[in-house]
Amino acid sequence: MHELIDSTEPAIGSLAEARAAIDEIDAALAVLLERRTAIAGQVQRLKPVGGFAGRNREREHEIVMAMAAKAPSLGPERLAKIMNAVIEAGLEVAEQRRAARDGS
Ligand SMILES: C=C(O[C@@H]1C=C(C(=O)O)C=C[C@H]1O)C(=O)O
Repeated sequence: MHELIDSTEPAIGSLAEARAAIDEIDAALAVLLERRTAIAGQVQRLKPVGGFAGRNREREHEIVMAMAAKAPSLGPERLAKIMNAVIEAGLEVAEQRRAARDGS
């Protein structure tokens, strides 16, 4: 994982090499997204009001700003779009699971 988050990219000599590097990063992102979804789902069960109804835009803004400090090329506006999709996907999964549990 260290080489995946090291911003000093090694020289990439070919398209195949570049795509292999992207595939490796996307595989790591998928694992992290799966983990994030699981934890965000647990948060929904801990909150008095979970799911979309308990959405907390202030917390989401804090997440985006913290990420923007680490990803300056993307910046807050693009990260907000990315994280909005990630957060909504997590809330959808949590709501689906709750419906399956409640049998509704
Ligand atoms: C996980 C939470 O619930 C929602 C989902 C969030 C997320 O996926 O990061 C952030 C804020 C809330 O809209 C939370 O309140 O912390």
